[in-house]
Amino acid sequence: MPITVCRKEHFNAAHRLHNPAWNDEQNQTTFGKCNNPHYHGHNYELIVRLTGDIDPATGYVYDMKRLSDLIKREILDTFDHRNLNLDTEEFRHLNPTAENIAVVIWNRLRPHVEEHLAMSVTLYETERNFVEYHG
Ligand SMILES: Nc1nc2c(c(=O)[nH]1)N=C([C@H](O)[C@H](O)COP(=O)(O)OP(=O)(O)OP(=O)(O)O)CN2
Ligand SMILES: [Zn+2]
Repeated sequence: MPITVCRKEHFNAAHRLHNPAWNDEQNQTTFGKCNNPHYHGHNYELIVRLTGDIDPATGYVYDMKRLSDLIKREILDTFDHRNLNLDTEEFRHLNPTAENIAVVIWNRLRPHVEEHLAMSVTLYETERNFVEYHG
C-alpha cells in the first residue's frame, strides 16, 4: 500500500521576472511589480513528497533525515540567499517563475532518489501562490 513521506524546507531568494526578447512595456505589462529591474525577494516554502511502499525492515518509505540532507545539499546550498537571475547557472537564461523553479528543483533531486519512488515538488512563492510538479 503506497504512502507518502513529505519534507518541508524553506529558502529566501531574490529574482526578477523578465523576458529579454520583449521591450520594457511588454515586460511591465506581463510581469508587473515582479519585473522590477532592482529585483525583489520571496520566502519560498518547498515541500518534497516521496511515495512508495513501506520497507518492512525499517518501517520507512524513505529516511526523512536522508531527504533533508539531500534537499539541503542539492537545493538550499544552491539557491538560499541567492539572486536567482544573477547567482545561479539554472536561471541565467531561464525566467525564475515559480513553475520554472519547481521544475529545476525536481530535476536536481530526481537522479538522487530511487526510481521506484514517485516524487513531487510543491513550491510556495507567497502564502497564496504555489505550484506543484510531479515530473
Ligand atoms: N504563473 C505565475 N504567475 C505569477 C508568478 C509565477 O511565478 N507564476 N509570480 C508572480 C510574482 O512573482 C509573485 O508570486 C506575486 O506576488 P504577489 O502578487 O505579491 O502575491 P501575493 O500572494 O503576495 O499577494 P496577493 O495580493 O494575495 O496576490 C506573479 N504571478
Ligand atoms: Zn517575485
